[in-house]
Amino acid sequence: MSLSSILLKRSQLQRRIIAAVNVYGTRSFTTTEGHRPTIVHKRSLDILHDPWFNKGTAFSMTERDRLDLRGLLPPNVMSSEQQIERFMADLKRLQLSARDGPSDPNNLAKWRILNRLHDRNETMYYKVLIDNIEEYAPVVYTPTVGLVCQNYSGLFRRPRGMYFSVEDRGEMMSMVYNWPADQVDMIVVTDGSRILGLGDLGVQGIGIAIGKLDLYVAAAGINPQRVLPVMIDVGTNNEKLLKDPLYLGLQEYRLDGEEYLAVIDEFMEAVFTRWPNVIVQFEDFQSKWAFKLLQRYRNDYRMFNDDVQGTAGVALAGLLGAVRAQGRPMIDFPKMKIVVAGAGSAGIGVLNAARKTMARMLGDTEVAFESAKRQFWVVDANGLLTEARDNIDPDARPFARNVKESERQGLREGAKLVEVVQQVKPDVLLGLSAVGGLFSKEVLEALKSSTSTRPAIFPMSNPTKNAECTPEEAFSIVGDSIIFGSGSPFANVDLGNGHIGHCNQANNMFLFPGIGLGTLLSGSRIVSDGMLQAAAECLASYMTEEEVLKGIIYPSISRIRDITKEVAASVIKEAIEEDLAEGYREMDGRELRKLNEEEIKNFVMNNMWIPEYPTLVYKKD
Ligand SMILES: NC(=O)c1ccc[n+]([C@@H]2O[C@H](COP(=O)([O-])OP(=O)(O)OC[C@H]3O[C@@H](n4cnc5c(N)ncnc54)[C@H](O)[C@@H]3O)[C@@H](O)[C@H]2O)c1
Ligand SMILES: O=C(O)C[C@H](O)C(=O)O
Ligand SMILES: [Mg+2]
Repeated sequence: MSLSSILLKRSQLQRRIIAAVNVYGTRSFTTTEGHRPTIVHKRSLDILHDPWFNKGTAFSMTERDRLDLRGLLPPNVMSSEQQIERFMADLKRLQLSARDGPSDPNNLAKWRILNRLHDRNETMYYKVLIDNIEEYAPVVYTPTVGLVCQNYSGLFRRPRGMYFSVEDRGEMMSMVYNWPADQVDMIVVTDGSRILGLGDLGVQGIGIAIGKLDLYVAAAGINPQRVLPVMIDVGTNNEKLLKDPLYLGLQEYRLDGEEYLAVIDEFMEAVFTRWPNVIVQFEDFQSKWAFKLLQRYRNDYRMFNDDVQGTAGVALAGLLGAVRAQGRPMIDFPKMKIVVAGAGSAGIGVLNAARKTMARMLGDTEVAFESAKRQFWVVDANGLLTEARDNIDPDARPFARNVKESERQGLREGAKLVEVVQQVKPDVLLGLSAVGGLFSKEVLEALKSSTSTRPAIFPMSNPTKNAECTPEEAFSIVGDSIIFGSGSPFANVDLGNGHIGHCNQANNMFLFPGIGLGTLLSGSRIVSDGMLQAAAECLASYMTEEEVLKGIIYPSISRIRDITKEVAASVIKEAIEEDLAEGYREMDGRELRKLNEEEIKNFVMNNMWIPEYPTLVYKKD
């Protein structure tokens, strides 16, 4: 045996001794100073193929020896910064040849690159996402996620999340144990029936659940090992998918009625049996089921519907921001005239929340609640909604205008949006119709006669092509002083003379991560109306007076971790006040109640996962 091989053996032996010491946690000789090592039960390729533990070229030489990785990686050990630099260089190369703007077609190619990274190294994926959230949220989330869902059958490589289908009836309770994680904090579930404004995309809707959970990790710091995207495949009514030989889902029409409910019931029972503390976010269910499922489960399970409740809070914050931006006090909100285009799950959610808030400001009486509804004009696919409408959807009925009153205003049942805007001269025009370009030149021209000094325009539909108007159209037609907020991201508009037309992103991403995190950490068994209201109020008051007067009524996405922390803390505070807080892990309900506001925020921050590599040590099972 040569001297060098003896020395090598000795150094290996020393490394094993160090590793053994680390296993028992008595002393840490780690690359990441001061952190305890993580014990792993795999080695070699199993580690490289495990996105959770994989560090790729960043495995140190000692780790490579400990974990039998020597020879399986190129010899150069990279720092995590170098890795990211290399990855970014690749990504930027693509961007250089790309057109500007968030709805760039090359975004799909960027998504592919990011998705491959997600598959091979979760820590690095989330570091890239968090450090560049402004740039890549529009890729992993809205609007590109819409394109991803539309093309999911072609893009599918490695599975992510769980699929429950009609075929699994009776099996779900055992199936949930196929998921490897014993702890799941957040589930986002969809049945794919209304993905953004793109309609029924069937099983391909899993992409939206994955995108929402990416934001849960990036914004709320939910541990990525504890998130679960779920697709419930009850068929599809999309004729194209029903005929597509490459479609990955069930090729039969959607289940309906009691049979449909039985599938969702079974799913809920199964996931809450295995993970009693999980929070389930319902996403992109068609309106027909969104409200019914919410009513069915909200008093018994920790769940909420993002499109109904998250959107309502975000829109409400925007409406209050619009009042402030006019230099008026918040209390003027009940005087606002609001035209809403779209009366689906999102539109109705917004109307209900805004009406309740107005009523509360007016003294919270029955009379106040009744009179508040008169501030809203609802226009759906059939035009202005009045009491003369046949077969009014029960959820929209409270907002149907009185026929006589409408006539006095020069409006009739089914009046066109442009007529409504002309007659009402609203302070706010809000779109949740999924109809791109609905706020046409004529509609925007009509809004010029708004009685407001700063009319607010919210084309909230997604993705980009479904936005009711673009910021360029809004600023150029209605005027420089408008307030603008869209569901999908748009770039600010150059108004000339050094002035900027600010494009706010009015998207529920500013609330759902904080609602989920706040609920988790409070330990509340339900998501109460008060908790949702607290979240909305927190967002509404987040912007400074100076920002609001400039037309900046929502934070930039680069501040999403901070706003999420604030929202989560408000949700926890409200849960404590409502006596719903049972606590989280060692912070039980009693301890939680002792915390002051600052301590609650610290508690939230300390429970947010951050993407850092732990040092790994092998131990046999
Ligand atoms: N920005 C956000 O945070 C956010 C949140 C939720 C939903 N959304 C978007 O809102 C849109 C609607 O979602 P939903 O769940 O309410 O959908 P939905 O299908 O339930 O409702 C759509 C509504 O628009 C109405 N509509 C259709 N054509 C119209 C027209 N020409 N004029 C006026 N109204 C018309 C329909 O009658 C219906 O009431 C989607 O594009 C979705 O992406 C945005
Ligand atoms: O997904 C989004 O970007 C917002 C919202 O949930 C939607 O359905 O459009
Ligand atoms: Mg949605």
